Amino acid sequence: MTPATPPPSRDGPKTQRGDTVGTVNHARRPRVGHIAFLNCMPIYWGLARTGALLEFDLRRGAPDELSRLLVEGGLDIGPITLVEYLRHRDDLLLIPDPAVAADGPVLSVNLVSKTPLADLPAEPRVSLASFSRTGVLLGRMLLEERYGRRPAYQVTPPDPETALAGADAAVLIGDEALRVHHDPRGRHVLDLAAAWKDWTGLPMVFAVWAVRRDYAEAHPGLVKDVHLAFRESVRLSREEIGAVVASAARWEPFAPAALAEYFDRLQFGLSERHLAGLREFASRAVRYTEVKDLSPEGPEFFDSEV
Ligand SMILES: C=C(O[C@@H]1C=C(C(=O)O)C=C[C@H]1O)C(=O)O
Repeated sequence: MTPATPPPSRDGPKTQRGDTVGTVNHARRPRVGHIAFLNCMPIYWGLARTGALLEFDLRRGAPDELSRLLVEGGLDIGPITLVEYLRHRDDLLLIPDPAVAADGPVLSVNLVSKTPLADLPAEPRVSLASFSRTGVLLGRMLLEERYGRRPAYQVTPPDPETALAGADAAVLIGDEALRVHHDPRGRHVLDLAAAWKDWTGLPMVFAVWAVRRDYAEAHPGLVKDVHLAFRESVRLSREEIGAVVASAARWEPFAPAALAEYFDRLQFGLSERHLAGLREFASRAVRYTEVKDLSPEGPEFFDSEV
């Protein structure tokens, strides 16, 4: 007599020893970008502190690469340089925070030149750091509209030596630009966020966090969790800024006081004034590149209240 097949278990298949294997969990972590620049350290530091980091599939990269991945669907949520957000906003929703912004000097988005700005020729050769989309467009606006130059541009690797080798000036961003700010070696440094503030009276927003619309529709709860985890992370980093500075100073070529000043200059949220700066930038950017102007009510946000 053959033994009767046991009825299927409600808890999933049994092994020969009789223990439950369980149902396979097909959920996948949200794929979240992380700009590999010092300016993002306070945004991500608290995620490690609270453990939220383990809930994300985190991808580190340069800002141009992460922006491209988010637009193409290789990431679900993450930082995107403002210009690329403006180009692709039909496919994206803005997360209210974090952001990378400054109301005045930012220290790390600079026009670096061999002569003082006033001595730049009428048609200077200007290098644009390959990583950057927003800083380099800001540099172009200022050079052309505020300082009356007609530059010839070339895109170059983002380090100052290469960028300045065959050029009168270069727009640099991130850690390389911060390094030049602290150690100019005879070069002249114009802080482009400070120049934007002098020009428009407004803060400058360099990067925003956005979620793909299709992902937000399918997983609103996860997006809310990610948003709130970032918010808590920035709050913790501000509260424990001494520890953030100490941990950055272990590995980075900057003194603790320089790091503290940098993290203090950087702003990680979008107030009404930041949104006014963002709209102002968008309305000027249409003259240079394929972006859509924002309506007075724009940008369109992901709603974390639901
Ligand atoms: C303030 C900065 O903002 C960055 C500037 C970017 C750009 O120019 O495209 C992109 C991401 C931001 O993190 C910086 O890198 O120094």
